[in-house]
Amino acid sequence: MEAYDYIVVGGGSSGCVMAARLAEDPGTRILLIESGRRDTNRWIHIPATFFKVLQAGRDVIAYIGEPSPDLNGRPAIVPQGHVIGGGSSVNAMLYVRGQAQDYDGWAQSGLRGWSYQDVLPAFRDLECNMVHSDEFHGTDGELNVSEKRYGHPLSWAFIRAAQETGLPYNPDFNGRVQEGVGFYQVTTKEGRRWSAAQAFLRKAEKNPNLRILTESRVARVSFEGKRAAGVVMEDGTAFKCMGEVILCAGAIESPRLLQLSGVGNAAELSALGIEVVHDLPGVGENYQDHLESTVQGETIEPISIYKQDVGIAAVRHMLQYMASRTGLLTSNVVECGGFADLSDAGLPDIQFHVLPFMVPGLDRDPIEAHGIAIGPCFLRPRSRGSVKLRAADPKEPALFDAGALRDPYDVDLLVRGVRKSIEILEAPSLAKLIKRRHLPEPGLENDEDGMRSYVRQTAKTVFHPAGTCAMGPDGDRRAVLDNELRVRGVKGLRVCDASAMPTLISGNTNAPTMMIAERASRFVRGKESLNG
Ligand SMILES: Cc1cc2nc3c(=O)[nH]c(=O)nc-3n(C[C@H](O)[C@H](O)[C@H](O)COP(=O)(O)OP(=O)(O)OC[C@H]3O[C@@H](n4cnc5c(N)ncnc54)[C@H](O)[C@@H]3O)c2cc1C
Repeated sequence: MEAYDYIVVGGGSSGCVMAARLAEDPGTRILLIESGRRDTNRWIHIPATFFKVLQAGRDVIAYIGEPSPDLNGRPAIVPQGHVIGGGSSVNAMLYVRGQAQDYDGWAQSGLRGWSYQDVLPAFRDLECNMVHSDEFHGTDGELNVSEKRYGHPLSWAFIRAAQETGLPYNPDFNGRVQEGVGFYQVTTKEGRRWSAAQAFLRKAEKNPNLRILTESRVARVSFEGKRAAGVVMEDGTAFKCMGEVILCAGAIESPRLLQLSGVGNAAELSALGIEVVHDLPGVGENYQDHLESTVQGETIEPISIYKQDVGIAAVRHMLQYMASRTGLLTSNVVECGGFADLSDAGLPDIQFHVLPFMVPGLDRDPIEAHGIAIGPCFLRPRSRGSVKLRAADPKEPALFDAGALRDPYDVDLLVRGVRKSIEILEAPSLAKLIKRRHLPEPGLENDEDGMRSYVRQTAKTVFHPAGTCAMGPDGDRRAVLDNELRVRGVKGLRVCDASAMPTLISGNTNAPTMMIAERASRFVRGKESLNG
């Protein structure tokens, strides 16, 4: 049986950072296992074409829940990256860290070493910001963070219109203040996507001590007593691990793997015939995600990006891109947005993602007209879901309950977000471009129950599942991981991806997940310790 010092399961945002850092130590042998394929699909690397990657579906997996009354009978659909680079190869490239108070909240709940002051150095070390250089931003890291190369006229109009409703302009959502509207900074470099694979793996894979397996799916972690001893693949192949197995399979797959390996709620595992290695009831609980509703307006003129990906227009954009790495194809499409405090919480509680076209939902038909979509999304959901097993067979999909909109607080907050988005659509800078409001139906804002129903009918993920293997202090029954991301109750096993977040951060999750992996790599390598 092949043996390695470290086995990293999942080559996504966190797995690429982890594997690359471990490979910096020449004496160690590392195996990185990714179930998706290599990132050879060229549409991955051109920023604006990530929609094609999502539509084609080969490099993503969609997790589908049961039809839920909280979504007016619809199932939650949550696509995730399934390719080297994971989410960072298919995402919208927004570089957002959340609020300092998110991390301070983790520390205040007893999670020592995770306040904003504690995590800021890792964010800075990873970052190579092309514009900002100050106490919040780094300029020497591998992760390129750029300003937009292209700004769509509808994005500019949104930014002006939002200011007309009283929201301030903010040139840096990751600086001292998050509130306000503007263009997002993006993880791109010279007009190309700068995924975790590009930023970290390309260089690391030249090291002979790192082996990368793709299109290979781990079925479970193997144990010798309570120590992780390796992994077993779905085809039965086994790899031995002398040091640590590190799960970076994402917030849906990491808790599934733990349970398949006998770590989870003992009663539930026994009922499925799985031998229990350690009773850890929090595994797969605490699922959280950001959801958005939508406000869409049809434009008077044909100015949106509708149909720009077909025919002569598509050829023109591709030629410009190939010749000069400029133009529409360098756009991350979700170019602008911002953060607003809509319930006088003292901090933003709603984020806007704005697209210069009318977006169909994941479960709706395309809209055949030009327009703009404003997506308000809540930042700190109160609803919780879970990821459990249907069966002991690793080929069976997880029993996935997104818990979406289960807590009415989340619905009411989204209603506020929709109202604010309507106000922005009707502010002068946008109003003069809009022929009619497409969604929600004009007049619905006068019907509070109608608005709640609209939110339940349209809410969709913004692809940020987290929390299912949460870090937490000693004595916290739901804590799966300690503050150095070790799985409680066993040895030689960590989870270092988005599932480790105790609560979702108030923003997009790619950079925070990479920060978690960066810190975890330091704990694994003995370069930093939080526990004396
Ligand atoms: C469509 C989309 C748009 C998004 N937009 C943004 C954005 O603009 N900005 C932002 O900050 N965040 C965004 N996100 C979220 C962000 O990308 C994720 O939070 C982040 O990538 C999560 O990283 P991770 O390492 O936890 O998991 P992933 O990056 O999902 O990595 C997990 C990897 O593990 C692999 N894997 C799973 N199970 C197994 C197994 N059994 N064996 C082997 N390999 C396995 C998967 O194939 C995957 O590659 C978006 C996500 C998506 C999907």
